[in-house]
Amino acid sequence: MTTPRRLLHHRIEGPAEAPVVVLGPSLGTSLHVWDGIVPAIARAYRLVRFDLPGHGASAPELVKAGASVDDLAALVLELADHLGIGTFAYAGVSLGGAIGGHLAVHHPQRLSALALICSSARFGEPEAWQARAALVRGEGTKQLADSAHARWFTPGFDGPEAAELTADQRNTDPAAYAACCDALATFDLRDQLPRITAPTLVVAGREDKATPPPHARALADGIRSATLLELPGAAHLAPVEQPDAVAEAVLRLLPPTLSPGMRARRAVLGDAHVDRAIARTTDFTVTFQDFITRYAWGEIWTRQSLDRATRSCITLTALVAGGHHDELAMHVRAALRNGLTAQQIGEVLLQTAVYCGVPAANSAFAIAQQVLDQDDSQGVDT
Ligand SMILES: O=C(O)CCC(=O)CC(=O)O
Repeated sequence: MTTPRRLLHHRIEGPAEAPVVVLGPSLGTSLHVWDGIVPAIARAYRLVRFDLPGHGASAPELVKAGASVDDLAALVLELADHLGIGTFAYAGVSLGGAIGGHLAVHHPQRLSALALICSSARFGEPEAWQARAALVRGEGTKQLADSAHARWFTPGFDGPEAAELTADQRNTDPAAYAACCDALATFDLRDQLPRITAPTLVVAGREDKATPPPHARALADGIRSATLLELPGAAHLAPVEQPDAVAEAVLRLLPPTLSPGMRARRAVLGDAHVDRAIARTTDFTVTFQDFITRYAWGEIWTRQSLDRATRSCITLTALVAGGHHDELAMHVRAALRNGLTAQQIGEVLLQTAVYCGVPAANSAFAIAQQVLDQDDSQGVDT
């Protein structure tokens, strides 16, 4: 999928119905800064990771000289709005974290949780960022790329990730990189930290020279809802050097999710139906409810090789063949939710007349007609 130019370039991973976590990268890197922690988190959460303007594959024109963190946060909100995401958890490294802190202060209703990783409420004196912006505007990013390893990683760290991220720094658009330095120069969230109410995780790399641990302690001291994790064996890009520890801490922060089976069951049968089924559960039926959620929905309906509309065609046929009329009605509703039209459902039932017998199909048409009549008057979600 090509991202329209006005949006930040992004990548989406994880189950469609899962709660969303937006991941913001650091200055000079790309969305690959998250590669090490994505597999663990994308099992249960929908991840949206983006590139900063002029970094990775995001257009440099998205940011102008003199930009602020407010401008960058607006781009993130624009992306979330475009993707139809209302509330989301947010994790950011360094400048990516500054964007998260800004969102937590100014748009608290959008954030369910916040992870500030190797970040700060104020990234040192503005003059240093102004000087770096001037250097890059004049000479490009070569000098910064040459020193990137020493700024980002502990001396012994030599994985391929380090080379790839250093290449990201080299390929960053100089004007956009300098504009991001402008944003860091004016960023100061220190007085506003008490306004952050989202549950917050602050992570420090013990050997981080860019945002050393006292920056993380200041964040954790200023944010009432914060917990602090200081990681040995990590410098500025802790998610790259210590991906397991960072992933584990982020997972502890995130709101609990539904199991994959319950997510699929709710997506196909609808919340109202599943809520009713749960409310009717007794000590006698609880093991069966658990079994179908884990087995039918968690093991089969979640498989990727067939889409849900195709699975609905198969299920309808099987229910007609078995004469399971209550389940058939339920699965006609599910088929509509899975995107089959009334006409396509009619085609499936017509074919069952050949393979399951005309009387079975006759009953099925009557049952489906009742559901379609209700659906016309009540809508598919009722
Ligand atoms: O590349 C660096 O020197 C670190 C810059 C910084 O602290 C801001 C960031 O990484 O986003």
